[in-house]
Amino acid sequence: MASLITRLDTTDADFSRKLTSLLAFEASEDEAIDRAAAQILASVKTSGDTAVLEATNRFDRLNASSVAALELTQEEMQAALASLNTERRTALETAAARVRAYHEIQKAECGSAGFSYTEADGTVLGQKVTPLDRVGIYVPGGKAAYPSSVLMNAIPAKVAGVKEIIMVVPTPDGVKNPLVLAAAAIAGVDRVFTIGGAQAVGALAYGTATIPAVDKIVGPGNAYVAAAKRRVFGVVGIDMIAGPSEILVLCDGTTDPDWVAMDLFSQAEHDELAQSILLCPDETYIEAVQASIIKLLPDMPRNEVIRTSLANRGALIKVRDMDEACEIANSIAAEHLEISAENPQQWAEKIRHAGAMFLGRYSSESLGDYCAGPNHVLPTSRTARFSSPLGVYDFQKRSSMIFVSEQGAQTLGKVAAELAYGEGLQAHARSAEFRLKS
Ligand SMILES: NC(=O)c1ccc[n+]([C@@H]2O[C@H](COP(=O)([O-])OP(=O)(O)OC[C@H]3O[C@@H](n4cnc5c(N)ncnc54)[C@H](O)[C@@H]3O)[C@@H](O)[C@H]2O)c1
Ligand SMILES: N[C@H](CO)Cc1c[nH]c[nH+]1
Ligand SMILES: [Zn+2]
Repeated sequence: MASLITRLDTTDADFSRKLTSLLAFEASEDEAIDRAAAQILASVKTSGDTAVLEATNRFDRLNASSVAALELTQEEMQAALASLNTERRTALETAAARVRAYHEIQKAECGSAGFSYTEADGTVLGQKVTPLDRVGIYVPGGKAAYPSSVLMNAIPAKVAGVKEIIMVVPTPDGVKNPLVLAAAAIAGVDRVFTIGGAQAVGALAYGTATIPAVDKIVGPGNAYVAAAKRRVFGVVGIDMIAGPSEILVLCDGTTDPDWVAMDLFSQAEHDELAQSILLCPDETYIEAVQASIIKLLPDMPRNEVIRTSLANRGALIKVRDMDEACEIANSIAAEHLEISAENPQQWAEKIRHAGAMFLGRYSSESLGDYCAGPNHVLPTSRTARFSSPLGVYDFQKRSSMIFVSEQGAQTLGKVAAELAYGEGLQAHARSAEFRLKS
């Protein structure tokens, strides 16, 4: 069972090299996927609906006669909502309400109102915030269905004031998940197409006769989706390039080891490429977590996925102390960081890079995936060093506002003209000078 999960110690001479290789991806596979995504995008760009239909029938094993036949009606979504049992429906509505409440507060607190200020000569400067007109949300559906991702993508768009939300979700073998459809109804999605992969990203970016082009595409997906999003950036906006899920647990050895083992499983079960890592200063506790993994794994329905993920990309790492754990956590910059410790706040203060932090032993990452309120679409693959969770701000853009008074033009005109002559741009200079009073 020793090969179940890698064991590392920061005092090992080659620890840095081992950690780097654990965090790295298989680049050759990425290149093949990128080539396949590029070909699919090119065919969607030139052949529109025909290419989308062909790829969807091929990859999702469907027999649809047109792209129009792949659109769901509002009636279908309402019927799916009505078909849920009371417990499921209440859970979905509770999650939606909590996600909405969080993003409403985010909207109020994150500068959505814009700003302006007036200078002594009457010149007014500021910034106007405008919601995007039309966005596409990608909801993954290849290996599992994600109603929670419908809520996490659509609700902040709605809160931001986006006029039209187009959702795409693949339905392999034609199986439609009622909870996904119900979530779309609750979140107020305008149109849903049952397409996925690079062909869905291409359709949303370029538009087809049936699918309208959008201004921005958001949402996670597999490597084909990620490669396609990277390639259409510039034609449309994108939120981020999301990789496989990750969890990093930073534990002082005081949490029930079964809880920590299950938290590691919770992200490992998403994908064979998902990454689950524990950092802890207590060797005996690490042994206890390993024993819990061995005990709990056989009963997990997705134990093969978890086993592969833990064996290839997981690790239990012994650190010198919690300060060193924080340093390593900052270099890993994980999507999810659980600080499962007494007084978690003292360690959270030392963390600069993490998509989301879960503080204390009762804050399991799984609560954030569904219903705590903050968004579960988060930066992965160390991109938390420079990017943020999906939020209302992703569905807004900003315009600078400049009103120069007649008096202001006298001062600014001289400054601008001087600099324009310095740059050799005569028309710029004269344009400013025309407004000067003799
Ligand atoms: N970050 C998040 O918030 C979050 C949330 C949910 C899921 N996820 C992740 O999203 C991913 C979802 O992946 P998925 O595969 O289940 O669904 P997906 O919808 O991303 O991909 C399915 C599509 O991939 C395309 N595809 C599959 N094989 C192909 C091939 N050989 N060539 C070309 N296209 C092909 C098909 O068109 C198919 O419809 C997982 O990695 C999961 O962990 C992330
Ligand atoms: N953990 C995923 C993001 O990495 C989100 C999710 C959806 N459902 C369950 N989990
Ligand atoms: Zn999850």
